[in-house]
Amino acid sequence: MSQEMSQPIVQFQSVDKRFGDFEILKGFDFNIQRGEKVVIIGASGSGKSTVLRILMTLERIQGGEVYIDGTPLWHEPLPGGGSKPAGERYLHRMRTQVGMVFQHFNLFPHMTALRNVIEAPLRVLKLPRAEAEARGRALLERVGLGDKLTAFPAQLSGGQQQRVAIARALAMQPKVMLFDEPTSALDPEMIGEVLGVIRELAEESDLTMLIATHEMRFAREAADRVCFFDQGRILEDGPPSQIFGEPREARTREFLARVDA
Ligand SMILES: Nc1ncnc2c1ncn2[C@@H]1O[C@H](COP(=O)(O)OP(=O)(O)OP(=O)(O)O)[C@@H](O)[C@H]1O
Repeated sequence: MSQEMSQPIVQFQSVDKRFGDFEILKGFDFNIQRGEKVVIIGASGSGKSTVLRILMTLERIQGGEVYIDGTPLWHEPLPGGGSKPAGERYLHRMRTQVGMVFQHFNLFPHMTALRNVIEAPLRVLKLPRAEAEARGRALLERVGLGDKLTAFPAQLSGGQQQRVAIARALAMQPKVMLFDEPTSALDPEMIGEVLGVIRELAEESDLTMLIATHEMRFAREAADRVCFFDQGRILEDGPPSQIFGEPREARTREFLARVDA
């Protein structure tokens, strides 16, 4: 394997993250390989969202560095060598390489489904309109919404809105897709359709995906690797068959028993 191929697409290197006096991440290391589908599980407050939010540049870090495809996120390289703390424009550029699907879909209410999906490709990537529309149509079809191109968010169910949000994130052709509890704001009957779309993406695409969820069955079925978070650390990390079938750590076993997995 060449050097480039073996370089992780996402790399947390000795990251420290504090909220005031509370240090949730301390010397945190975490690598994701290109194309890997990683699901993170763990109790509420264990740091799952924090890790995703750092990658999305919604949270700053106090120490260490995060690399996306080998490029530092928080230290902006200077042309003559060296680096400075990342500025807003640099962060914006880095952010466009990361797709994020949140718990709440946050679609633009005054835009149709198609317009929601193509807005960023038009404005940020400056794609020609015809190309952006073709991409948007194809993606909405892919998430099962080919017949809802002109619907407004208020005319769509929560599950449909979340599927538009997935298409919207994919439209930027990100290097990594992040999902932060993508079904926890949905009514129970809509969870399956959204998890189904994400599982299909995991099975059929070479996208790199990082998904925080409380849906253990989904984790079993969709993940290449499951990471159990405990108090800001990855306590245990392995294929779903190992984490669910033969968890090594007592705290993993307790967590899985508690969530009935
Ligand atoms: N803005 C903030 N200010 C202070 N503390 C915070 C902030 N954001 C997160 N925390 C704390 O950091 C810890 C990790 O939170 P995080 O949201 O990453 O957990 P989580 O594993 O995603 O939980 P959940 O499953 O409930 O989303 C928690 O103790 C939380 O209270």
